[in-house]
Amino acid sequence: MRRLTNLDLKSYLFLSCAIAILFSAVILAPTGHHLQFFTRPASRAASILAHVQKSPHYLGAVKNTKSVSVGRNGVHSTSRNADESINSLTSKMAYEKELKVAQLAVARASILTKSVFAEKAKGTISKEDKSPVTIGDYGAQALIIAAIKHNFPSDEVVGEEEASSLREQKDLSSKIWTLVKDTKLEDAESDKLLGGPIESEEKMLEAIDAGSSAGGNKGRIWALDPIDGTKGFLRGGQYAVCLALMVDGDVKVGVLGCPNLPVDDSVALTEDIGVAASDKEGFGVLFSAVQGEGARSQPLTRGAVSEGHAISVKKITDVSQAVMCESVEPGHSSKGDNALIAEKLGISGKPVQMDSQAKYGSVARGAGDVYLRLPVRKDYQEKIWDHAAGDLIVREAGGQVTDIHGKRLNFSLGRTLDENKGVIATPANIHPQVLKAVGEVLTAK
Ligand SMILES: Nc1ncnc2c1ncn2[C@@H]1O[C@H](COP(=O)(O)O)[C@@H](OP(=O)(O)O)[C@H]1O
Ligand SMILES: [Mg+2]
Repeated sequence: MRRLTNLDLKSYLFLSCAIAILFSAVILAPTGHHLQFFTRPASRAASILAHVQKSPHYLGAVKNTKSVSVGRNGVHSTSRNADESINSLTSKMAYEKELKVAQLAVARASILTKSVFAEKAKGTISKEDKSPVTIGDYGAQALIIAAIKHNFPSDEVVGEEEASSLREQKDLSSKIWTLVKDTKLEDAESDKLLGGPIESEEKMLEAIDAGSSAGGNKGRIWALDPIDGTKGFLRGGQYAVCLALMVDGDVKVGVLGCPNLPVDDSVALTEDIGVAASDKEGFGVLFSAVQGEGARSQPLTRGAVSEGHAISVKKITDVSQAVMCESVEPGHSSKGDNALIAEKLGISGKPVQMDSQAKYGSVARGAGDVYLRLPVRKDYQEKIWDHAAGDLIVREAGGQVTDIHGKRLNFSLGRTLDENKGVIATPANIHPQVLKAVGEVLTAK
């Protein structure tokens, strides 16, 4: 009787396996997924599975995706090979919600900053008045942190601003509150995903103060710069709303809202970059990237976000043709060194000056090519929120980003990039050449 049961069990197992194989061959054949899985080296498949299962958002199933990808090497592909496909699927699955929340939160905050920017442009707020930055910064930080905390309550945030001084300036606080409570996405579903409006002025102050994480190499931490390029914002130029998610110190998701850049990725950078006018498509551009997924762009709008489209750095065969970009502020990056480096590389075109991480976005979409940030002050430590999103977006678009010594930016050390000096962001293939020129110029000093 006992032997008979074991036999039955074996037959049952054999039959189940046969049905599973048959199912895989017949049902999955058209998608090609089973082939990808079986042809993949076992170790790679195991590491992918481990990666997925480690994710706190592991759902236990793989979804299909139809995006066009740009791999780390900058190669475009409309039909991905097996490795790209599985990488893409696992990352997308792991950070799909984080990406959506980040994109929508940045878009909502961009609406707020753009309205302050427009008031300033109309002359309602004077040029000398520093308050537009303050209002925009605090308001954008409150909206973004509230959205993060609504969706991921135990995540930490490293935000540039804190509300202590605001609590003493009641007038300013209530001005910001007026703006914050009236800013929402026009797509009700999207606004609801962000948790809807903040309940009260006090909750707004609490949200701002929730950006006080010390950063580090453990857990899920968001790096937020609500208005990067403060000076650009004030002078009516470029600025960016920047948000990145780090997991154990590694940047996984990066989003940049650039409300004053042209929507069209193919518009080349020129010296008088100016401010792109809003049109029916949108009011600027929203860049985003997920590690291993490539980088994408789409118009910044007041509604829902879309999948956007893949972007990539420009293919440069002759470095002398590269377009350089640098900070407007002379104190942020050494223009003299940049000029010497350009000369060494044979670049005769003038560098395009623009504020904020809009420079990273421009390199990522091939509008600019070489972003140099050579330190002016030896003691200055770059802040993680000034680089985390841009670094990922450029690398995912086929670029390389290092400091002036060729080291990758290390976001795991706290609120600042303690181990790095300066930044070099370029298409990956010309990075060694640019790094060499930087080294020669700096050692000759
Ligand atoms: N001496 C310095 N060297 C490099 N960066 C500096 C700096 N002083 C300030 N910054 C940073 O430069 C950022 C702007 O970068 P850019 O020059 O590319 O526009 C500022 O961000 P905020 O504008 O958010 O304060 C600020 O954090
Ligand atoms: Mg900044």
